[in-house]
Amino acid sequence: MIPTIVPIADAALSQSLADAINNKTKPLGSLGRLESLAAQLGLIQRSTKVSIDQPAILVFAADHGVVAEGISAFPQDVTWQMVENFLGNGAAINVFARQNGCALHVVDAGVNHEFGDRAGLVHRKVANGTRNFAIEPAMTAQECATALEHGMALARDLPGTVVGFGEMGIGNTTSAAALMHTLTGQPLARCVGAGTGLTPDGIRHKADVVAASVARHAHAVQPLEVLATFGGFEIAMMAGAMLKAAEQRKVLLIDGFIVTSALLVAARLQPNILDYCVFSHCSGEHGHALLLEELGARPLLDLGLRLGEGTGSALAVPLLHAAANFLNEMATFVSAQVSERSA
Ligand SMILES: O=C(O)c1ccc[n+]([C@@H]2O[C@H](COP(=O)([O-])O)[C@@H](O)[C@H]2O)c1
Ligand SMILES: Cc1cc2nc[nH]c2cc1C
Repeated sequence: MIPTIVPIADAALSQSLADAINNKTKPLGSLGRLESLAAQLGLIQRSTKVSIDQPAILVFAADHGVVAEGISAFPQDVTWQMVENFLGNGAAINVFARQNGCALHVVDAGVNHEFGDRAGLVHRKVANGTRNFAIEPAMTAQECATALEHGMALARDLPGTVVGFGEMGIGNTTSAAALMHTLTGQPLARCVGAGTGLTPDGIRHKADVVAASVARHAHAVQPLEVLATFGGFEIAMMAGAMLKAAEQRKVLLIDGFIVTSALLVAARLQPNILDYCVFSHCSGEHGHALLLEELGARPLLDLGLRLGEGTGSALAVPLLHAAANFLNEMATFVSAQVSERSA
Protein backbone atom coordinates (compact mmCIF):
# COMPACT_ATOMS: atom_id res chain seq x y z
CA MET A 1 0.00 0.00 0.00
CA ILE A 2 1.34 3.41 -0.98
CA PRO A 3 1.34 5.69 2.11
CA THR A 4 -0.93 8.70 2.15
CA ILE A 5 0.99 11.94 2.60
CA VAL A 6 -0.72 15.06 3.88
CA PRO A 7 0.34 18.59 2.89
CA ILE A 8 2.25 20.62 5.50
CA ALA A 9 0.32 23.86 4.85
CA ASP A 10 -1.02 25.52 8.03
CA ALA A 11 -1.78 29.24 7.76
CA ALA A 12 -1.75 29.93 11.51
CA LEU A 13 1.55 28.10 12.07
CA SER A 14 3.08 29.77 8.99
CA GLN A 15 2.26 33.15 10.51
CA SER A 16 3.73 32.14 13.90
CA LEU A 17 6.90 30.93 12.19
CA ALA A 18 7.17 34.12 10.13
CA ASP A 19 6.73 36.19 13.30
CA ALA A 20 9.31 34.10 15.18
CA ILE A 21 11.82 34.46 12.33
CA ASN A 22 11.16 38.18 11.79
CA ASN A 23 11.50 39.01 15.50
CA LYS A 24 15.07 37.65 15.66
CA THR A 25 17.87 40.19 16.02
CA LYS A 26 18.59 40.67 12.31
CA PRO A 27 17.34 42.82 9.44
CA LEU A 28 14.21 41.34 7.87
CA GLY A 29 15.05 38.45 5.53
CA SER A 30 18.78 38.69 6.15
CA LEU A 31 19.27 34.98 6.80
CA GLY A 32 18.07 34.42 3.25
CA ARG A 33 17.44 30.83 2.23
CA LEU A 34 17.93 29.64 5.83
CA GLU A 35 14.72 31.47 6.72
CA SER A 36 12.49 29.59 4.28
CA LEU A 37 14.28 26.38 5.32
CA ALA A 38 13.52 27.05 9.00
CA ALA A 39 9.87 27.76 8.15
CA GLN A 40 9.64 24.51 6.18
CA LEU A 41 11.15 22.54 9.09
CA GLY A 42 8.62 24.12 11.45
CA LEU A 43 5.69 23.22 9.19
CA ILE A 44 6.95 19.63 8.80
CA GLN A 45 7.37 19.25 12.58
CA ARG A 46 4.24 21.32 13.40
CA SER A 47 6.11 23.57 15.81
CA THR A 48 7.95 26.89 16.12
CA LYS A 49 10.83 24.93 17.72
CA VAL A 50 12.43 22.27 15.52
CA SER A 51 14.85 19.40 16.04
CA ILE A 52 17.46 17.92 13.75
CA ASP A 53 17.79 14.66 15.60
CA GLN A 54 19.80 11.55 14.60
CA PRO A 55 20.08 12.33 10.87
CA ALA A 56 20.54 9.14 8.85
CA ILE A 57 21.77 8.60 5.31
CA LEU A 58 20.43 5.57 3.44
CA VAL A 59 22.57 4.49 0.49
CA PHE A 60 20.78 2.04 -1.81
CA ALA A 61 22.92 0.01 -4.23
CA ALA A 62 21.87 -2.07 -7.22
CA ASP A 63 22.94 -3.20 -10.68
CA HIS A 64 21.34 -2.53 -14.02
CA GLY A 65 20.90 -4.95 -16.93
CA VAL A 66 21.04 -2.05 -19.38
CA VAL A 67 24.82 -1.83 -18.83
CA ALA A 68 25.01 -4.57 -21.52
CA GLU A 69 24.30 -1.77 -24.02
CA GLY A 70 27.57 0.01 -23.17
CA ILE A 71 25.98 3.07 -21.55
CA SER A 72 28.48 3.71 -18.71
CA ALA A 73 32.12 4.75 -18.62
CA PHE A 74 32.73 2.19 -15.83
CA PRO A 75 32.30 -1.59 -15.57
CA GLN A 76 29.41 -3.06 -13.59
CA ASP A 77 31.75 -4.56 -10.96
CA VAL A 78 32.32 -1.05 -9.61
CA THR A 79 28.87 -1.26 -7.97
CA TRP A 80 29.83 -4.09 -5.59
CA GLN A 81 33.39 -2.79 -5.24
CA MET A 82 32.05 0.56 -4.05
CA VAL A 83 29.67 -1.19 -1.65
CA GLU A 84 32.75 -2.86 -0.15
CA ASN A 85 34.37 0.58 -0.02
CA PHE A 86 31.32 1.95 1.87
CA LEU A 87 31.56 -0.94 4.33
CA GLY A 88 35.28 -0.22 4.75
CA ASN A 89 34.57 3.47 5.45
CA GLY A 90 36.65 4.64 2.50
CA ALA A 91 34.15 6.41 0.24
CA ALA A 92 33.25 10.11 0.07
CA ILE A 93 29.91 9.43 1.74
CA ASN A 94 31.67 7.79 4.70
CA VAL A 95 33.80 10.89 5.15
CA PHE A 96 30.95 13.41 4.87
CA ALA A 97 28.47 11.37 6.93
CA ARG A 98 31.04 11.01 9.72
CA GLN A 99 32.00 14.68 9.53
CA ASN A 100 28.37 15.78 9.86
CA GLY A 101 27.19 13.31 12.49
CA CYS A 102 24.99 11.17 10.24
CA ALA A 103 24.35 7.47 10.73
CA LEU A 104 25.06 5.65 7.45
CA HIS A 105 23.07 2.61 6.31
CA VAL A 106 24.22 0.77 3.18
CA VAL A 107 21.48 -1.31 1.56
CA ASP A 108 21.99 -4.05 -1.04
CA ALA A 109 18.79 -3.51 -3.03
CA GLY A 110 19.91 -5.68 -5.95
CA VAL A 111 23.66 -5.83 -6.53
CA ASN A 112 24.92 -8.56 -8.86
CA HIS A 113 27.29 -9.98 -6.23
CA GLU A 114 27.10 -12.21 -3.18
CA PHE A 115 28.45 -10.23 -0.23
CA GLY A 116 28.08 -13.01 2.31
CA ASP A 117 27.50 -12.08 5.91
CA ARG A 118 29.14 -8.64 5.77
CA ALA A 119 28.87 -6.61 8.96
CA GLY A 120 27.04 -3.35 8.38
CA LEU A 121 25.34 -4.29 5.11
CA VAL A 122 21.55 -4.25 5.06
CA HIS A 123 20.51 -7.22 2.90
CA ARG A 124 17.40 -6.44 0.85
CA LYS A 125 18.49 -7.90 -2.51
CA VAL A 126 15.46 -8.23 -4.79
CA ALA A 127 17.50 -9.93 -7.55
CA ASN A 128 21.04 -9.85 -8.95
CA GLY A 129 20.42 -6.66 -10.90
CA THR A 130 17.56 -5.68 -13.18
CA ARG A 131 16.99 -7.02 -16.69
CA ASN A 132 18.15 -5.04 -19.72
CA PHE A 133 15.30 -2.64 -20.47
CA ALA A 134 16.55 -2.20 -24.02
CA ILE A 135 15.11 -5.72 -24.49
CA GLU A 136 12.51 -6.32 -21.78
CA PRO A 137 11.11 -4.53 -18.71
CA ALA A 138 13.77 -4.05 -16.03
CA MET A 139 11.60 -5.72 -13.37
CA THR A 140 8.35 -7.54 -12.96
CA ALA A 141 5.49 -5.77 -11.22
CA GLN A 142 6.10 -8.11 -8.26
CA GLU A 143 9.82 -7.25 -8.05
CA CYS A 144 8.96 -3.56 -8.18
CA ALA A 145 6.39 -3.95 -5.39
CA THR A 146 8.91 -5.91 -3.30
CA ALA A 147 11.51 -3.15 -3.69
CA LEU A 148 8.98 -0.47 -2.71
CA GLU A 149 7.88 -2.51 0.34
CA HIS A 150 11.46 -3.04 1.53
CA GLY A 151 12.08 0.71 1.23
CA MET A 152 8.96 1.52 3.23
CA ALA A 153 9.89 -0.95 5.98
CA LEU A 154 13.44 0.42 6.22
CA ALA A 155 12.22 4.01 6.58
CA ARG A 156 9.56 3.00 9.09
CA ASP A 157 12.19 1.56 11.44
CA LEU A 158 14.56 4.56 11.36
CA PRO A 159 14.90 6.77 14.44
CA GLY A 160 15.44 10.51 14.07
CA THR A 161 13.84 13.41 12.25
CA VAL A 162 15.90 13.55 9.03
CA VAL A 163 16.53 10.94 6.33
CA GLY A 164 19.06 11.64 3.59
CA PHE A 165 19.01 9.58 0.41
CA GLY A 166 21.89 8.27 -1.67
CA GLU A 167 22.56 5.57 -4.23
CA MET A 168 25.23 3.55 -6.02
CA GLY A 169 24.66 1.69 -9.26
CA ILE A 170 26.67 1.63 -12.44
CA GLY A 171 24.26 2.46 -15.28
CA ASN A 172 21.67 4.18 -13.12
CA THR A 173 21.86 7.57 -14.85
CA THR A 174 20.43 5.75 -17.91
CA SER A 175 17.49 4.53 -15.80
CA ALA A 176 17.04 7.98 -14.29
CA ALA A 177 17.08 9.64 -17.73
CA ALA A 178 14.45 7.20 -19.04
CA LEU A 179 12.26 7.86 -15.97
CA MET A 180 12.65 11.63 -16.36
CA HIS A 181 11.85 11.58 -20.08
CA THR A 182 8.84 9.30 -19.68
CA LEU A 183 7.32 10.97 -16.63
CA THR A 184 7.95 14.63 -17.56
CA GLY A 185 7.80 14.53 -21.35
CA GLN A 186 11.03 16.54 -21.55
CA PRO A 187 13.04 15.85 -24.73
CA LEU A 188 15.55 13.03 -24.31
CA ALA A 189 18.47 15.29 -25.19
CA ARG A 190 17.68 17.28 -22.03
CA CYS A 191 17.50 14.16 -19.84
CA VAL A 192 20.60 12.20 -20.91
CA GLY A 193 24.05 13.19 -19.64
CA ALA A 194 27.59 11.96 -19.16
CA GLY A 195 26.98 10.01 -15.94
CA THR A 196 30.35 8.82 -14.64
CA GLY A 197 32.10 10.42 -17.62
CA LEU A 198 30.96 9.38 -21.10
CA THR A 199 32.44 11.12 -24.12
CA PRO A 200 30.11 13.07 -26.45
CA ASP A 201 29.90 9.95 -28.67
CA GLY A 202 29.08 7.86 -25.61
CA ILE A 203 26.31 10.25 -24.63
CA ARG A 204 24.83 10.04 -28.16
CA HIS A 205 24.86 6.23 -27.96
CA LYS A 206 23.25 6.33 -24.50
CA ALA A 207 20.50 8.63 -25.84
CA ASP A 208 19.92 6.24 -28.76
CA VAL A 209 19.60 3.30 -26.35
CA VAL A 210 17.07 5.19 -24.22
CA ALA A 211 15.12 6.36 -27.31
CA ALA A 212 14.82 2.80 -28.66
CA SER A 213 13.86 1.48 -25.21
CA VAL A 214 11.18 4.11 -24.70
CA ALA A 215 9.73 3.31 -28.14
CA ARG A 216 9.73 -0.42 -27.31
CA HIS A 217 7.87 0.15 -24.03
CA ALA A 218 5.55 2.93 -25.21
CA HIS A 219 2.63 1.29 -23.37
CA ALA A 220 4.22 2.07 -19.97
CA VAL A 221 2.67 5.33 -18.76
CA GLN A 222 1.47 4.88 -15.17
CA PRO A 223 4.18 5.77 -12.61
CA LEU A 224 4.51 2.24 -11.20
CA GLU A 225 4.62 0.73 -14.70
CA VAL A 226 7.26 3.24 -15.75
CA LEU A 227 9.26 2.45 -12.59
CA ALA A 228 9.10 -1.31 -13.23
CA THR A 229 10.03 -0.84 -16.89
CA PHE A 230 13.00 1.53 -16.59
CA GLY A 231 13.85 1.70 -12.92
CA GLY A 232 16.48 0.07 -10.81
CA PHE A 233 15.98 -1.77 -7.54
CA GLU A 234 17.81 1.03 -5.70
CA ILE A 235 15.52 3.62 -7.32
CA ALA A 236 12.33 1.72 -6.46
CA MET A 237 13.51 1.03 -2.90
CA MET A 238 14.37 4.72 -2.44
CA ALA A 239 10.94 5.74 -3.72
CA GLY A 240 9.33 3.43 -1.14
CA ALA A 241 11.53 4.75 1.67
CA MET A 242 10.79 8.36 0.66
CA LEU A 243 7.03 7.77 0.71
CA LYS A 244 7.14 6.18 4.17
CA ALA A 245 9.52 8.82 5.59
CA ALA A 246 7.22 11.62 4.40
CA GLU A 247 4.19 9.84 5.84
CA GLN A 248 6.08 9.89 9.16
CA ARG A 249 6.66 13.65 8.73
CA LYS A 250 10.42 13.33 8.48
CA VAL A 251 12.60 15.76 6.58
CA LEU A 252 13.78 14.14 3.32
CA LEU A 253 17.21 15.20 2.05
CA ILE A 254 17.37 14.72 -1.71
CA ASP A 255 20.75 14.15 -3.39
CA GLY A 256 21.54 14.23 -7.12
CA PHE A 257 20.04 13.13 -10.44
CA ILE A 258 19.22 9.52 -9.59
CA VAL A 259 17.78 10.23 -6.14
CA THR A 260 15.65 12.99 -7.70
CA SER A 261 14.38 10.54 -10.35
CA ALA A 262 13.19 8.24 -7.52
CA LEU A 263 11.47 11.23 -5.94
CA LEU A 264 9.85 12.06 -9.30
CA VAL A 265 8.20 8.62 -9.29
CA ALA A 266 7.14 9.06 -5.65
CA ALA A 267 5.76 12.54 -6.39
CA ARG A 268 3.70 11.21 -9.29
CA LEU A 269 2.13 8.80 -6.77
CA GLN A 270 1.84 11.28 -3.86
CA PRO A 271 2.47 14.92 -4.92
CA ASN A 272 2.42 16.16 -1.30
CA ILE A 273 5.74 14.37 -0.71
CA LEU A 274 7.47 17.45 -2.16
CA ASP A 275 6.50 19.47 0.96
CA TYR A 276 8.84 17.26 3.02
CA CYS A 277 11.85 17.49 0.69
CA VAL A 278 14.95 19.58 1.11
CA PHE A 279 16.86 19.59 -2.18
CA SER A 280 20.48 19.46 -1.08
CA HIS A 281 22.18 20.45 -4.32
CA CYS A 282 22.06 20.82 -8.08
CA SER A 283 24.18 18.08 -9.62
CA GLY A 284 26.53 18.60 -12.55
CA GLU A 285 24.67 15.80 -14.34
CA HIS A 286 23.08 17.33 -17.44
CA GLY A 287 19.40 16.65 -16.67
CA HIS A 288 19.37 17.52 -12.99
CA ALA A 289 18.74 21.28 -13.13
CA LEU A 290 15.73 20.73 -15.40
CA LEU A 291 14.42 17.86 -13.27
CA LEU A 292 14.60 20.11 -10.20
CA GLU A 293 12.73 22.79 -12.15
CA GLU A 294 10.05 20.24 -13.11
CA LEU A 295 9.56 19.54 -9.40
CA GLY A 296 9.52 23.24 -8.48
CA ALA A 297 12.60 22.60 -6.34
CA ARG A 298 15.15 25.12 -5.11
CA PRO A 299 18.42 23.38 -4.26
CA LEU A 300 20.53 24.62 -1.35
CA LEU A 301 23.98 24.08 -2.84
CA ASP A 302 25.51 24.26 -6.30
CA LEU A 303 28.98 22.77 -6.00
CA GLY A 304 29.19 20.91 -9.30
CA LEU A 305 28.96 17.58 -7.46
CA ARG A 306 28.07 14.59 -9.63
CA LEU A 307 29.10 11.68 -7.46
CA GLY A 308 25.90 10.37 -5.91
CA GLU A 309 26.23 8.13 -2.80
CA GLY A 310 24.20 10.73 -0.84
CA THR A 311 27.17 13.11 -0.70
CA GLY A 312 25.00 16.19 -1.34
CA SER A 313 22.53 15.00 1.30
CA ALA A 314 25.29 14.69 3.91
CA LEU A 315 26.79 18.07 2.98
CA ALA A 316 23.45 19.80 3.50
CA VAL A 317 23.06 18.54 7.09
CA PRO A 318 25.01 21.48 8.64
CA LEU A 319 22.61 23.86 6.85
CA LEU A 320 19.66 22.06 8.44
CA HIS A 321 21.35 22.50 11.83
CA ALA A 322 21.95 26.19 11.08
CA ALA A 323 18.29 26.76 10.15
CA ALA A 324 17.02 24.87 13.21
CA ASN A 325 19.48 26.49 15.60
CA PHE A 326 18.81 30.09 14.58
CA LEU A 327 15.07 29.47 14.91
CA ASN A 328 15.46 27.77 18.31
CA GLU A 329 18.25 29.83 19.85
CA MET A 330 18.50 33.38 18.50
CA ALA A 331 17.37 36.23 20.71
CA THR A 332 14.54 38.54 19.66
CA PHE A 333 14.75 42.35 19.44
CA VAL A 334 12.74 42.47 22.68
CA SER A 335 14.65 39.80 24.64
CA ALA A 336 18.05 41.21 23.68
CA GLN A 337 16.91 44.85 23.96
CA VAL A 338 18.09 45.72 20.48
CA SER A 339 16.43 48.73 18.82
CA GLU A 340 14.18 47.93 15.87
CA ARG A 341 14.28 49.53 12.43
CA SER A 342 13.61 53.26 12.56
CA ALA A 343 11.58 53.72 9.36
O1 LIG B 1 24.08 12.05 -8.18
C1 LIG B 1 24.30 12.39 -9.35
O2 LIG B 1 23.81 13.41 -9.83
C2 LIG B 1 25.18 11.50 -10.19
C3 LIG B 1 25.53 11.90 -11.45
C4 LIG B 1 26.35 11.08 -12.21
C5 LIG B 1 26.78 9.85 -11.70
N1 LIG B 1 26.39 9.45 -10.47
C6 LIG B 1 26.85 8.15 -9.93
O3 LIG B 1 27.48 7.41 -10.96
C7 LIG B 1 26.88 6.16 -11.15
C8 LIG B 1 26.03 6.15 -12.38
O4 LIG B 1 26.70 6.65 -13.51
P1 LIG B 1 26.60 5.85 -14.89
O5 LIG B 1 27.43 6.66 -15.82
O6 LIG B 1 27.19 4.50 -14.62
O7 LIG B 1 25.15 5.82 -15.23
C9 LIG B 1 26.04 5.89 -9.92
O8 LIG B 1 26.76 5.11 -9.01
C10 LIG B 1 25.74 7.27 -9.38
O9 LIG B 1 25.81 7.27 -7.96
C11 LIG B 1 25.63 10.27 -9.70
C1 LIG C 1 34.47 5.15 -8.53
C2 LIG C 1 32.99 5.46 -8.51
C3 LIG C 1 32.39 5.86 -7.30
C4 LIG C 1 31.03 6.14 -7.28
N1 LIG C 1 30.18 6.53 -6.33
C5 LIG C 1 28.97 6.64 -6.83
N2 LIG C 1 29.01 6.33 -8.11
C6 LIG C 1 30.26 6.00 -8.45
C7 LIG C 1 30.85 5.62 -9.64
C8 LIG C 1 32.21 5.34 -9.67
C9 LIG C 1 32.83 4.92 -10.95
